[in-house]
Amino acid sequence: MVAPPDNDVLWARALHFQHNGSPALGGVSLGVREGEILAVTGPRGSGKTTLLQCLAGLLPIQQGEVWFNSTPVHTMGPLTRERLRRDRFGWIDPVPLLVPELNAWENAALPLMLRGTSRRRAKTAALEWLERLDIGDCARKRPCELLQAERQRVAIARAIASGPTVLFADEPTAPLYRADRTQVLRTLATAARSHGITVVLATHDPDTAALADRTVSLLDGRRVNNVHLPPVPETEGRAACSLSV
Ligand SMILES: Nc1ncnc2c1ncn2[C@@H]1O[C@H](COP(=O)(O)OP(=O)(O)OP(=O)(O)O)[C@@H](O)[C@H]1O
Repeated sequence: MVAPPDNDVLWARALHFQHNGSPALGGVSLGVREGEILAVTGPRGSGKTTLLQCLAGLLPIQQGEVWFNSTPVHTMGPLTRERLRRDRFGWIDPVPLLVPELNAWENAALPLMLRGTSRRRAKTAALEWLERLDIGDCARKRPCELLQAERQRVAIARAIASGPTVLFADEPTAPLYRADRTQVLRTLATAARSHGITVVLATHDPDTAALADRTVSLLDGRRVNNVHLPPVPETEGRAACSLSV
């Protein structure tokens, strides 16, 4: 087993994955550097979600290797992977999955409280992030009282309030109105950069990918070369790059 480079917070080698016999990843290798925002792009069904789920320890590794900070994830059992996800990773789904019985701030504070943070400190962090995402006035509302776009902002606040080492975001702005997407993504990117959070972002939207430092593109479960994204101002991230397979 070859250990990953020191400056990669996540590193995957020759990942293969099949869902009930149907192939989703066909030998993907990549490194994610500490603090970078990496976009994983590709058309529908190209394997983006499966790749993020393998990197985040949500799916067991069938073939290949995943390393987090020089620790092998591919040899971990389910409980160790669960602890890793709880303590070090954040996850944003394309559709907000909130606990219906809890209000917005309680939902956003949940991962911190699961880690043992006091209710008071967790509430302060949750409220701060709800404010930053412009839904501070929804803090006491239950999910059923919120619009889908507001629920997604709560889910984003929940993922980031716990200060994860790596934030996985699978089409995080899918339920948002187009006009809101840029603002929410900028908040997410600014927060990640100011807090040194590494972000792995799956998207098929070039505008979303343009906020990333680097892009990896998938097609039929494999990496492909030469992704060209539209130019954006330097302050918003670096837009285009060539890739090696
Ligand atoms: N639970 C599952 N059972 C069977 N096949 C699956 C399952 N999840 C994904 N697949 C298949 O694996 C392949 C990769 O899917 P995946 O969701 O990872 O791609 P994606 O790029 O994220 O697509 P999308 O943009 O539509 O979410 C597809 O062919 C998909 O149909």
